[in-house]
Amino acid sequence: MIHIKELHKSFGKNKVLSGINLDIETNGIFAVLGPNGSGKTTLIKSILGMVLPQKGTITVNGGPIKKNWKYREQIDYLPQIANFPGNLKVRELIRMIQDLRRKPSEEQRLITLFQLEPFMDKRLSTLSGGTKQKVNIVLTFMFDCPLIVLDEPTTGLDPASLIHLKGLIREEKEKGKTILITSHIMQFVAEVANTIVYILEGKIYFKGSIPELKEQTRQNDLEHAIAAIANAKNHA
Ligand SMILES: Nc1ncnc2c1ncn2[C@@H]1O[C@H](COP(=O)(O)OP(=O)(O)OP(=O)(O)O)[C@@H](O)[C@H]1O
Repeated sequence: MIHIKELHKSFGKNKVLSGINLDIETNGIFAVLGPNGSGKTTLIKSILGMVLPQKGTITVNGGPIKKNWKYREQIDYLPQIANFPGNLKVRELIRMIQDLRRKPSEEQRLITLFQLEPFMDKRLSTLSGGTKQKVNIVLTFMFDCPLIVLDEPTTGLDPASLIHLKGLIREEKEKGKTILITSHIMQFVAEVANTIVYILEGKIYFKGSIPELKEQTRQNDLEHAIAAIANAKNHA
């Protein structure tokens, strides 16, 4: 589904991605992990065409993404920070995104699932962080795209909403979709991800299953496996 070859991205003198090679196969839940500032969001935004790399190629569904915006219609994206105008009401925002994307959408089930009815006529600026995140999750999952990209989807969610989010992610995977997730919450990653992609020093340091990562690092759980990589690098 996604093929990335020799991707390089710097911001001024800051080399963030320095030769990323990565294949994301169709149907699976891929967790993109790495230390703070390692380039996870930069990689995701490169796939979405929101960051322009200096070198390298990205193909999505067989076609190069350069100068081709059409592929983005096939992607549902939850950004790490969504900045919508604060004076918009939740109902207005949902309608605005529907108008922009001009695709069939199934928002009512999600509004009910996340108990957002009481907030539909509230302005975004008056909502709590967690409620805003639930609205963003509705905006992401209300369409039916084959590729879903979630940047830190658990931010601010209470336990009940987190359970609903995990259920949604698994449902979408069952439909044969490809889901790319970044998260620092290892328990969440361990519960949902099939494949771990770990970025370190601008390159893909590891790609494989959680059992493979645990075996490679000789650790019993994902959190310690990830910490072991960081420690090994710090002492190298
Ligand atoms: N638009 C930009 N202009 C300049 N520097 C940027 C820009 N976007 C990202 N960076 C820098 O690129 C590096 C990687 O940032 P990125 O947000 O991709 O990391 P991340 O792995 O997603 O981090 P985190 O885990 O903290 O969310 C950081 O040093 C960041 O400061």
